[in-house]
Amino acid sequence: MNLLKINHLQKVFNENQPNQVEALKDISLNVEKGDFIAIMGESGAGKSTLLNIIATLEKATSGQIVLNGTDLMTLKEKKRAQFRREHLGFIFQQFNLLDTLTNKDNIFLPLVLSKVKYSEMEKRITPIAQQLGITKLLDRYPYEISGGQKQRIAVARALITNPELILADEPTGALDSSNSERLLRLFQTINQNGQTIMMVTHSALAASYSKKVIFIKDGIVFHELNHGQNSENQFLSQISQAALAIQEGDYNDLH
Ligand SMILES: Nc1ncnc2c1ncn2[C@@H]1O[C@H](COP(=O)(O)OP(=O)(O)OP(=O)(O)O)[C@@H](O)[C@H]1O
Repeated sequence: MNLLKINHLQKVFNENQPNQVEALKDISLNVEKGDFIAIMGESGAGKSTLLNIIATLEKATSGQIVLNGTDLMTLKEKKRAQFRREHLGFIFQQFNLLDTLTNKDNIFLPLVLSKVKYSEMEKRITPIAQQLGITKLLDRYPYEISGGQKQRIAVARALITNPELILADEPTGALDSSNSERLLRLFQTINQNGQTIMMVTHSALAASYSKKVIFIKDGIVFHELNHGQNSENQFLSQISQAALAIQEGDYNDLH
């Protein structure tokens, strides 16, 4: 089932000014429910711009973007925050937890903003905390736990609203290799349970945990790789080779 449809998306910053930048030229993309997509590309390729448009934090200049029937191009300013809270989950490189709230209250925050009853919040958090191994951390504060633990709290905060789509921007960027692996395995489990995930990453290793890798270059979808029947090692080697070929402008091996 199609979840997100992007057609000929273009984003121009500072239009008609001397410092005009065409961050996205022409992006078309279909995301199916249950996908786990990694978005790769060199610095400045347009990855964050694409993620921010899907997140309704930026508006595209032209094109079409529809998430589960909602046309994001016509979504009114006032409705955007609510839409974001109810339909999307976010995971960031720097966790973005509030140190003044306990971990549990950080996780509850999107539900508090949506005025969900406390009893419902408690009901929802129990299985999520168990799955993520954070039950014992809930009454502590973010400054009292490690980076890997903070990111699992952030995953719980993203999951608690049952979002249609999770958007993760460099989620392993601040983690060491063992915490990165643990997080990416969690992403796989969550994805196997039906959660759709889009993840921007610079890391070929992180991308190899996904089902599909999309390479963005110069504002277009330049190349795609599917995990398919490949082992994780085979997929990792394909991703690394493609990333290198794109970086070096050597496209003969790509198609
Ligand atoms: N608010 C903005 N105003 C003007 N130009 C911008 C703005 N945001 C991004 N850009 C430009 O758009 C292009 C794409 O940027 P974007 O941040 O999407 O790239 P990226 O692929 O996420 O890069 P990185 O991997 O370094 O985060 C770049 O040339 C960037 O300088």
